[in-house]
Amino acid sequence: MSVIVLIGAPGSGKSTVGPLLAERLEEEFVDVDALIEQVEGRDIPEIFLVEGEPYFRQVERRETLAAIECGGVISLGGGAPVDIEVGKALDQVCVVWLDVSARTAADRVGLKDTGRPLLGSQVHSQLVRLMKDRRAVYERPATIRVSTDKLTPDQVVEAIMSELADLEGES
Ligand SMILES: Nc1ncnc2c1ncn2[C@@H]1O[C@H](COP(=O)(O)OP(=O)(O)OP(=O)(O)O)[C@@H](O)[C@H]1O
Ligand SMILES: O=C(O)C1=C[C@@H](O)[C@@H](O)[C@H](O)C1
Ligand SMILES: [Mg+2]
Repeated sequence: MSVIVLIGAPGSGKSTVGPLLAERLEEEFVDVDALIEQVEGRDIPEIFLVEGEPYFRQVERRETLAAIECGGVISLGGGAPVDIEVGKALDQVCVVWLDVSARTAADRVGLKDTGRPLLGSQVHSQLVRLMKDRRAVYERPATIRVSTDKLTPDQVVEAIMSELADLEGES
């Protein structure tokens, strides 16, 4: 089984593109945000609210490392690659960075977001700040980068498949 990890900012399309890519590759799919909600029995906003961000990050690290160990196509939470241990694990696998502008990401997640505690109600300005802070964190481990602003989810999958074929050809 191969391991392909999707990373990128909130609204970059990790949860949307992941299952489509897994289907094309005939691999299992895991969305780590969904996995955390399943393991915790509550949604992410509630975990942030009740337990705080450090607790969420601890659970996120554990579940992310376990998912990468299991393999398949894995969509990470937007902040997961910031963690040092996760960053080291990403160096060992194929990482696809879904790049997106703050404008497009804000349009995608909606002006008033409900399910993304870090964005609050100032979605666009928070995304600008977050992307500035994290750009290097996404760029560093990326094997493949796809600019998703002008692509539909299916076109993003095609772009990834084409890059994977190029990499296969090189090896
Ligand atoms: N390439 C795309 N073109 C247009 N809309 C898209 C595209 N990718 C995703 N979307 C839409 O944008 C919204 C956010 O996408 P998604 O939930 O997949 O992002 P995410 O990267 O998983 O975000 P998060 O880190 O918050 O989980 C969804 O409504 C989805 O349908
Ligand atoms: O960008 C982030 O830090 C986050 C993104 C989401 O995927 C969730 O993992 C959570 O809301 C935190
Ligand atoms: Mg998601």
